[in-house]
Order: sequence, then C-alpha cells, then structure tokens
Amino acid sequence: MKENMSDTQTPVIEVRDLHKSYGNLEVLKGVDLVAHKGDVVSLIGSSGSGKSTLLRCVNLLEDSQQGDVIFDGEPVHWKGEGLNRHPADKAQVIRIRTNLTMVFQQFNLWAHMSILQNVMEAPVTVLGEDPAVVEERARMLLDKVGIGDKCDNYPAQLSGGQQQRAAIARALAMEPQALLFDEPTSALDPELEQEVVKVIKDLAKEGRTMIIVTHDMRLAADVSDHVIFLHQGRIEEQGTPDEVFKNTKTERLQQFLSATVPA
Ligand SMILES: Nc1ncnc2c1ncn2[C@@H]1O[C@H](COP(=O)(O)OP(=O)(O)OP(=O)(O)O)[C@@H](O)[C@H]1O
Repeated sequence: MKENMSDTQTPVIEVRDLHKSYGNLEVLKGVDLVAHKGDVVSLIGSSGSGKSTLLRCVNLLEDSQQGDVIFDGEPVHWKGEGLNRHPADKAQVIRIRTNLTMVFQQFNLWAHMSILQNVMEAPVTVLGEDPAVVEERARMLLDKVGIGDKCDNYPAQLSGGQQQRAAIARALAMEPQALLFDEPTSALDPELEQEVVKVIKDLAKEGRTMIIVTHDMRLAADVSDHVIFLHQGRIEEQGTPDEVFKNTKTERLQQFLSATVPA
C-alpha cells in the first residue's frame, strides 16, 4: 500500500468478510480486500481458488451471500438473504460497474464493430457523452496502447495482444476509478503477452488503481503494491511483493510458487 494513504483516505474498493457460494459449493469463505487510490492489488492462487469469483463479486457481476462490498465509501445495498441476496439499487450497480471496469481474459470485443467503435460504445451509450468528445479520447487511448493505426480495423483483423490492448483502451474510455483485470494475459502467446504486460506496467506507473487476477508471478511482483494469495476461498497469505515472493511464510504458498514461473 502507498505510505500514509491507508489511514487518511477512503478506499476506492473495500471488501469485508465476503462469502460466496454456487449452490452448495462455498467458493469465497470470508475474504477481505482494500484498494486505495493508486494501489495495485494482485490476486494469485491455484486454479479454482476463487480469484475470478472475487473480482466478479467486486463489480457485482456475481451476487454474494454475506459480507460487504464498499465502493468509494458507499456500501452496496442488498435485499434478500443467503442465496437470495441481490443488490437492491440498480442505479448503484450501474454506478459501481462503470467505475470499476473489467478487462477479461477473452477480450470480449464486439466483433461487428471497428476498434474505434468498440472503444466509443459505452461512453456514448451508457454515459451519454458527446460522440465527438469520446472519439477524440478513444483515438488518444488507442495511441497510448500502441494501436492508433488500427482504429478502422475489426477485432478479427487484430492479433490477440492487439485485441487485449483495444480492450484496455475500451475500459479506460469509461474513465473509471479502478480497472479490474481477470487474467489479462492468459489467452496470449508469450511474445504477445509482453505487449499487454507493458501497457499494464505503464498504467501502474501512472498511479491507476487496479486489481489484477494473474497467473503471471513476474507481473504480480513488478506492478503490485499488495499481493493476495487465495487458497480454497480464503486468504492464505498477503503482503508486499517482497513479503509474499521473497519471504514466503506458508508451505502452501511455497508449493504454489515452486510450481509456477519464478518472480
Ligand atoms: N458460474 C459458476 N457456477 C458454479 N461454479 C462456479 C461458477 N464459476 C466458478 N465456479 C466454481 O468456483 C470455484 C472458483 O472458481 P474461480 O473461477 O473463481 O477460480 P479461479 O481461482 O479464478 O480459477 P482459475 O485460475 O482457473 O481461473 C471453482 O470451483 C469453480 O468451478
């Protein structure tokens, strides 16, 4: 965490004692997470440990059964209990979703729209912004992620790395308070992965608030202020990258790290 921020600032994202089940399967068993403005938090852990589910609960793509999700000091209002618990306030859900924008493993670009149209779509249709203003911002963001020359191409005409960079530009176009990355490099070949890693590192240097689910320990070590190791729906270990990667305390994390690419 950035020094002196935690005591004075309202976190952008706070999760307290979150529990999430799919039917009888309890996937998150009381998870806490805090991200202040400018923090980069990485979620690591083996397959099925609940990383993506946690990310999806944070931006309310998934309901949770117990615990709090607090965005910029504003707790989510729930109605119902247990498996019937849902957010009560649609406007609040939209506010949170537009401010915590997700970047998915599979890019999820609209195939029938050009890259420029993909980036412009949500600010124009969801936020009701002036298309001319959005277009200028979209072109600037596509330049920033290194694909300014691809504005008129369609997603199928781009490499995976270029598509993911377009997806990042699309997320940034919403001018969100935080970006949530769900394994942004897992679908890419190693050489294309590096293009996307570079963009994420640049965003971290700019002081963007980000939560990143990743299998890439080097990325987690390089960009994070805080790393959380999840195991079977619980936080097993967490801390700075040095604490987690260099002074690993639990045997479980040691085993996990020894089975992955070293940081
Ligand atoms: N929609 C769903 N319905 C039922 N079970 C689900 C659903 N989504 C996830 N799960 C289960 O929840 C558990 C956690 O899944 P999750 O995708 O959060 O794990 P993960 O740590 O992100 O794994 P990976 O690294 O493989 O993506 C797994 O056992 C998974 O099978």
